[in-house]
Amino acid sequence: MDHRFQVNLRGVIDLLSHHLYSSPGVFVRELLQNATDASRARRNLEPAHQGEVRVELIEKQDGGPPTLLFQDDGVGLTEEELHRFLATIGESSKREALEAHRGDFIGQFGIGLLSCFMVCDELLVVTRSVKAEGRETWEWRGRQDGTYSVRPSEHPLARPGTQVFLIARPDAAEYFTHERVRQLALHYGSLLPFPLQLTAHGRTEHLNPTPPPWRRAYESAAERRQALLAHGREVFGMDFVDCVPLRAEAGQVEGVAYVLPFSPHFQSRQTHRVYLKDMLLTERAENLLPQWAFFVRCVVNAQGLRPTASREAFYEDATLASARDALGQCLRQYLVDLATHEPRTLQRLIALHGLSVKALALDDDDFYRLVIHWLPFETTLGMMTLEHYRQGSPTVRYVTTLDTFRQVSRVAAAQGLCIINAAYTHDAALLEKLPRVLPNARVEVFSAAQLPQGLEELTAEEHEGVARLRRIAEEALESFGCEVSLKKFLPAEVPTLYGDVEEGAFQRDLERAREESDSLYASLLEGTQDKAPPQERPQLCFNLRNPVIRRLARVRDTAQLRLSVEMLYVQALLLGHRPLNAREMALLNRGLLGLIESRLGDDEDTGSLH
Ligand SMILES: Nc1ncnc2c1ncn2[C@@H]1O[C@H](COP(=O)(O)OP(=O)(O)OP(=O)(O)O)[C@@H](O)[C@H]1O
Repeated sequence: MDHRFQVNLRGVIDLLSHHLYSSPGVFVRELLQNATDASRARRNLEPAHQGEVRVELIEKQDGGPPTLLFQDDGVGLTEEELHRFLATIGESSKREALEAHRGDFIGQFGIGLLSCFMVCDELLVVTRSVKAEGRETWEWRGRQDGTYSVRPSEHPLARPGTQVFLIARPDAAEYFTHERVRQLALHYGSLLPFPLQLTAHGRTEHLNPTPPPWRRAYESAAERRQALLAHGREVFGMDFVDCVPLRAEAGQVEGVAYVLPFSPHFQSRQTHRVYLKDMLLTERAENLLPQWAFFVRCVVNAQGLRPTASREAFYEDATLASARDALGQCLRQYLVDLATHEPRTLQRLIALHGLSVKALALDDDDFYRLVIHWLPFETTLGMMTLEHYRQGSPTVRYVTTLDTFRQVSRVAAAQGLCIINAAYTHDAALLEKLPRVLPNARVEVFSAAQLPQGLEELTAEEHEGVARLRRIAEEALESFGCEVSLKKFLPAEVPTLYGDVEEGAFQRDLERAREESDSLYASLLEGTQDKAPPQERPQLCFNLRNPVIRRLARVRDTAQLRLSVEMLYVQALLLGHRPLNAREMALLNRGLLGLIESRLGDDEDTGSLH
């Protein structure tokens, strides 16, 4: 024999309140939404129907708990519908209407009404259907324990519509004050297309007298911009740099994007205030814009996107994906218009939001062509735009790691050589793309090994003077696989320059890993090493303009000279942020101890340690 599942209503309410809804205050959203859905349903039957929603706070004189009344003049419910839709969890009249008018309604899951039980133990619904004959009015009383009753009302309603009464539960009294109800009703319902009235303490207030700011008419573009920016300040509590109108056919989205006045972290995702069919869905929507567009926050209303059951995000589907693309296009067009008509404003925007602009340029060739010249890069000669760079040097040279940049920057700068530090997010990929988009452009990855070639050669006489230094340095560094050269370069304070191609750095890492690993792993690394032999050997270039190097060339003591060379080698590695292998560490230790020893000399106390 088959049995039916029993549903424990308390358990379901607990589930909703703790896991689906962000706060008990969402009952206001659910009731406003039901009221507007009912008005929309009536308008489908009677196109001239205006519709209105009234909320009233009824405070008892005898000190009893306050009551909230939500009242609409929508389609109402028949007795049969009360049993079917109000008393069956998961049943929704709006799902049936899916085919014809699905798009008109916000609700669809048939659970919204349950949210009321977060703030009251009993719900009273008094309703008269447009389909009812005469003034037939029904009362439905639903309780948190899962029981309900239906009976004809002794106070028939004068016109079709629905009244929902909630009597405050003591622990939820905070939701039954004038201030709180007003704040929640404004929060969720200020854009509703039906008049929303709030009555409390004998006074009635119209909460939504004006349409959303992007739908209002303005005298001029400047006035419109001011009004939109003022709205952004009100919603997000900050002064934005600019505002961009948004519109997408897919999902029927419209609204405004606000340009942030600060640079957000490039991985941050901005949260947006999102309305669905004019009702606030969430203030924390994340999935509305393409990833690169993290320089704006938006306020939008969507008529045709699907909410999730919590109604606090959009359901990820093809319509949302198309809407996201279209909104991305609006922002792109904004940047293109700035590039064409207001380049200075674009430059200011790039200074603030360069990362967003760079990310878009990477994805979009036309946009790339338009903005690449204005994008700023760090170079050995300071920050400059690519246009500025290319005026000075037709070939764009860049390094891809910060270590290489540190290694070459002082020497290259002293020689007037401009090299871009493309270690930052997107920079290397953007430069790599340059010749593909602008066929006459030349780009080149610069390696530190190239630097000594551009340095000044020694005279024949100088060559002779440094022959001994060269020989001893070659002997000392041979076993480290490092070549030696002697040149003259600026700045004179830099004694040496360590240069290796990128594979050289890789090779060094391999060697170090091999030393530190067990034999099995070492044989694997051996294989890797065979496959990637270095193109060029690293090189230590001594600077003969440096006073210490000049003195070194005159040192007679071979051991002292060798120790100095070894120390300069280790120093160059450390400055280039190259990890030292075990032998190099030993060199460093030996050198340091030797140095301490030589400085101590004979100046020793012959006391207690002997
Ligand atoms: N004010 C109202 N006027 C007319 N019918 C109503 C009203 N409030 C609720 N109903 C009926 O009760 C049903 C259940 O409402 P409920 O809020 O639980 O779910 P829903 O709005 O259908 O979907 P969702 O869970 O997505 O909100 C509705 O589908 C509708 O038929």
